[in-house]
Amino acid sequence: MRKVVLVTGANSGIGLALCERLLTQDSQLQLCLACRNMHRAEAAQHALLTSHPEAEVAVLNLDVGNIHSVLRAAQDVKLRYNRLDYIYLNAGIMPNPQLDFKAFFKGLFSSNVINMFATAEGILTQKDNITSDGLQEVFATNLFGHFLLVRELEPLLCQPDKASQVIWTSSSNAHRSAFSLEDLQHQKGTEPYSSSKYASDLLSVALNRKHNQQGVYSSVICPGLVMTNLTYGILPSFFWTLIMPIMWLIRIFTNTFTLTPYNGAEALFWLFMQKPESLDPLVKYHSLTSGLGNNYTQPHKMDIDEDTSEALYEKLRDLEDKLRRKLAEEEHQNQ
Ligand SMILES: NC(=O)C1=CN([C@@H]2O[C@H](COP(=O)(O)OP(=O)(O)OC[C@H]3O[C@@H](n4cnc5c(N)ncnc54)[C@H](OP(=O)(O)O)[C@@H]3O)[C@@H](O)[C@H]2O)C=CC1
Ligand SMILES: CC(C)CCC[C@@H](C)[C@H]1CC[C@H]2C3=C(CC[C@]12C)[C@@]1(C)CCC(=O)[C@@H](C)[C@@H]1CC3
Repeated sequence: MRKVVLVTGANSGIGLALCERLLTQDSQLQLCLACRNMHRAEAAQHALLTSHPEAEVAVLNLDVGNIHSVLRAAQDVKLRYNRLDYIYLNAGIMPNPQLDFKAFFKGLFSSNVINMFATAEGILTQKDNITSDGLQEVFATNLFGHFLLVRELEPLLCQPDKASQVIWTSSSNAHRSAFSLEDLQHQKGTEPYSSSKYASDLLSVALNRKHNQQGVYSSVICPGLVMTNLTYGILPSFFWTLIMPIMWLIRIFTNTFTLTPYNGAEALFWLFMQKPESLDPLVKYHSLTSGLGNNYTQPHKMDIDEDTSEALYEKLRDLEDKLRRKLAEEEHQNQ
């Protein structure tokens, strides 16, 4: 039977590289590119079909940061497919990133330098926006929209005869210290990206507890530091051009500098080939590239408390109910 794979944020960077790798591995896939910008989605579809003319590649309009769009897209998926084997929750944003140069240079001469290059801990902040649904944009995009999508697609994921995989593109920038159950959307802090990624790690653990018995397995990965639109947004482009040779030099000694989207997609691709029952729900799978350029995947235990993951799940369910009620009232008023 042909596998059905849906990838969010598939039109660029790691998502697009993953699609290319999946089709190279299995040209019989039914691949669905879920993107907010149809122009870019069609360009990605065209590129994939040029290298894999026999493949089935569809596009789906999905803005994960917009509740209406998520509900509409999920409805569309249910009409098109009768099951889902893999759902890659990859779309993500880091708006208005600010690099703290003082902390960066201090870190360069500290014993924490390797950790700093691998996780950007303590050197990166963002300024968040509010969505039309009234949510914090990073939370809505990186976490909540994906949560709602999984909830809506449960009937396709929970199939009696075959296990399915939910795979989150998380980050080693996910820090427990940036996350708080009392400020789920990270309205008060300056590290919404880190908070949203830590929340996706927690949510993955909760999804496993809820759905393993129904054959749904959730995992999280970190792609390492990859040069994509997301990272290019952190510093001015001339700066990146200047430091690129240094980045490739650092790559020789730092396996977390995967740098290319192809390398960054390694753990996502590796998970595609694993038996989901054999995966550890409490580890994050890291894409790594050796000094000689060889890619591999390594599991790292996550800093997760299972009660917090349950509490997060319940809070997201409450928020979902609240937003659904609001939508129903708005529809009622418009009639
Ligand atoms: N690059 C890196 O070093 C790292 C990246 N990651 C994660 O990897 C994932 C992919 O990012 P990356 O490839 O680096 O960056 P890109 O910016 O290249 O890709 C992000 C993708 O997400 C899409 N996207 C953003 N917002 C939405 C939305 N509201 N609805 C639908 N799609 C959306 C983008 O679409 P559009 O083109 O329309 O903007 C784009 O296709 C992200 O989750 C990121 O956090 C994690 C660790 C490191
Ligand atoms: C001279 C240098 C090589 C200067 C580079 C400094 C910084 C711009 C990078 C150092 C660590 C990087 C990093 C990320 C972004 C760019 C840096 C801060 C990420 C936060 C990108 C997104 C992620 O999810 C993380 C895994 C990355 C961690 C490391």
